[in-house]
Amino acid sequence: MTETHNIVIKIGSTLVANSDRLTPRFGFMQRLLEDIARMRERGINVILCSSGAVALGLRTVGETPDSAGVSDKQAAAACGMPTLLNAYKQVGHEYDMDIAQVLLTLGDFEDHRRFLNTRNTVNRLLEAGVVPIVNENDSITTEEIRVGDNDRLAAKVAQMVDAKDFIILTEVNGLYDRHPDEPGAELVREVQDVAPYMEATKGKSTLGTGGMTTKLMAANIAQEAGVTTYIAHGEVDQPISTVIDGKRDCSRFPAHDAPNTGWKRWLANRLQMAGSLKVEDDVADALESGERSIMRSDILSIDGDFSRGDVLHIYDTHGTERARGLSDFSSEELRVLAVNPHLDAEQLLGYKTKGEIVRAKNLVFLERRHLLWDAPEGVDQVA
Ligand SMILES: Nc1ncnc2c1ncn2[C@@H]1O[C@H](COP(=O)(O)OP(=O)(O)O)[C@@H](O)[C@H]1O
Ligand SMILES: N[C@@H](CCC(=O)OP(=O)(O)O)C(=O)O
Repeated sequence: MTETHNIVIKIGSTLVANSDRLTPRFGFMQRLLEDIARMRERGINVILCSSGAVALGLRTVGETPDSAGVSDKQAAAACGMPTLLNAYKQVGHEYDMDIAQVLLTLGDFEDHRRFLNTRNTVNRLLEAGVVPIVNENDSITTEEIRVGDNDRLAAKVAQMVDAKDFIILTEVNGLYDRHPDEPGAELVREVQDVAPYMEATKGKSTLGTGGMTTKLMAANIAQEAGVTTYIAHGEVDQPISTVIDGKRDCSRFPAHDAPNTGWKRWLANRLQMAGSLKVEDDVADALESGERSIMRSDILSIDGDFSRGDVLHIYDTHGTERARGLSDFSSEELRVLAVNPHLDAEQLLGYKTKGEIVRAKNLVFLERRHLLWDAPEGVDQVA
């Protein structure tokens, strides 16, 4: 048996839901859970992130993938979620596997306290030998507070549990250099940098959300968190072990060097940012030491409405993002400090403060540009 580690598997809607009848695909689930059982025997913990709730609930609310609007899909998710989990539960019994449902949304990743709390829950489930099945809580999330697609959601889960590998199972063999239906399209087997491929990722399946675009965003999020990512076809025997053991064609996105603490990885890797600060170039350069805080006098401008504890972009005077950091002040307080540069901070704010706006321990210097993978246009809605 090898050393225990975590892997996160993301399952697309088309794999778990029959696209004509919108019913569970038990055959696929059987092959999947059988392989998960095999992984567990090898000492590997598996966290599943499964789509399919909307697709499996559409018929109940009298809709189809083409006719359904946002509120129909939210209602469909509420109907389809028990169907999805019940299907996994039934199949899980065959392999002596307990499953559990974890429903998340954007704030569970972007708020550090909730991030840690969710991680504790997932770790406790793994400790109990249970397979967590994660999905977004689609029925209750509004546009501003949802991740919007399970590709990026699963990537954040991979970051959360310090996964070694993250596998996105879908209905194509991986990333192609152009749409797979175009003549001459070729599979890209190794991808260090997703950016040059973003243009070649238009279109998705009938049941899917985000298509290859959000899969590449997800791959990048996971890479930046130090997790190796694979995109592979799900419709094969042993869909996971054949990827892990390098036994079939797929796209691999090797892990990048990531900050060495969970806290710094959390600061660096984000789906949403609350605002930004611009500082002098020499201040930005000095942040690399890891010992320099951003003081009140360093700030050239403030952008956005944010609260104490929100994470901000730190730009230099050329508009290059140089760091990310957690603000000890709200934007309102910072603006009060900025317009009264000669007045004492304590006097202005009415409480005792050293005037450190972003403390060194709450700053992460960006070695290279970290992309902000907010939902692309048209994806920021449920399913
Ligand atoms: N360059 C590309 N390489 C591979 N697939 C692509 C590409 N561009 C678009 N796609 C489409 O992405 C789809 C997979 O995404 P999606 O439908 O969201 O699946 P899932 O439901 O598994 O998340 C495929 O149907 C494929 O046609
Ligand atoms: N949360 C939604 C799925 C959203 C989603 O990303 O779908 P997919 O592109 O099929 O993985 C559901 O359970 O139906």
